[in-house]
Amino acid sequence: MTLQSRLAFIGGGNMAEAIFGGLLACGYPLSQFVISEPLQARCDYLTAKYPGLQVLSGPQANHLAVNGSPSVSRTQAMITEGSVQMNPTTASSEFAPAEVVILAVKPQVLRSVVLDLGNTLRTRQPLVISIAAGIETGAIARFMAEGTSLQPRDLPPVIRVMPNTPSLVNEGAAGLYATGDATAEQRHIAESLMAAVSNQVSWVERESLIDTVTGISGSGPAYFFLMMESMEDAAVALGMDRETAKALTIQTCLGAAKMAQSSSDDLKTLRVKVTSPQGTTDAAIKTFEKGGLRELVYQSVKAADSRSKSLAAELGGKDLSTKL
Ligand SMILES: O=C(O)[C@@H]1CCC=N1
Repeated sequence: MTLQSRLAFIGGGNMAEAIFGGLLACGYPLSQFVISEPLQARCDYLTAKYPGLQVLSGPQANHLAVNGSPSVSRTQAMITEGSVQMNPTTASSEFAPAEVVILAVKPQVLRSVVLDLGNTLRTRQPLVISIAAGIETGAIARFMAEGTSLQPRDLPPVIRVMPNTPSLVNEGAAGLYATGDATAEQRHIAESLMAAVSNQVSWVERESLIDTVTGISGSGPAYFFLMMESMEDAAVALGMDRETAKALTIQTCLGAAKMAQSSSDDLKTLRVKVTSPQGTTDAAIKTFEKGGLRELVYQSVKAADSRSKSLAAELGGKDLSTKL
């Protein structure tokens, strides 16, 4: 990614912080970011943690983040009128229009955010990257064009990405999908953003597979937390103290993941190698199999994948132009 690109984050929550935090750690300069965040407490947190970061709040903050700062006097006037609040440590600084806009908001508010920003995005034509679950690229384009007769080719390209929360510790796994009009440079920018906080970055060819990415790696950390909770509880029920049970469980999970990552064996072979015939692991695995663990996992991942699709339908986030 060129270090000249200016990035505007619409939404300054955990995922946004993971991404820009990762980019900062890679040497991307703080001055290249602007964050628009509606919650004052979150703005205060970001401002305190990243001195000098441009954090905007207020009704015009999203537009300002994309458009760049107007002249200082106009900015001051907007501040005085209460239409935008800027990070007081940088309130007088100038910042250029964004070349990349990262929509880092919940799917429930994505539509209203993009409808509001439509004219600004159409005028500025930044690369638009969405991290919202479910909402399809065609729907985001539709929101951008609402009220106009513009065609998709007149709109900025949209790239959908699905990061996951281990990005917060630079161990993310992310999936990406780009529409055909995205250039190689734009794909490279999106990939670099994800790679800054992810060890695994995978492009998918069909947009529906982003729902499957959501079902496996987007939601997946919670599946492993549930498994770890269950193992910890089981050991406690058998008489172990919780602290020891937790520590052994977490290290076992980490060790298994590292083995799986570094070994040339496939996952089944790794499992079989732990499992002595008629031994302790065999007893546990047979119990899992008897309980239908594989089918349960399949149904669970499928439920997340389906929920990603139904979320889009509920929130007006389906692409209506290309599908029956
Ligand atoms: O649960 C969710 O809806 C989001 C998407 C992936 C992870 N969290």
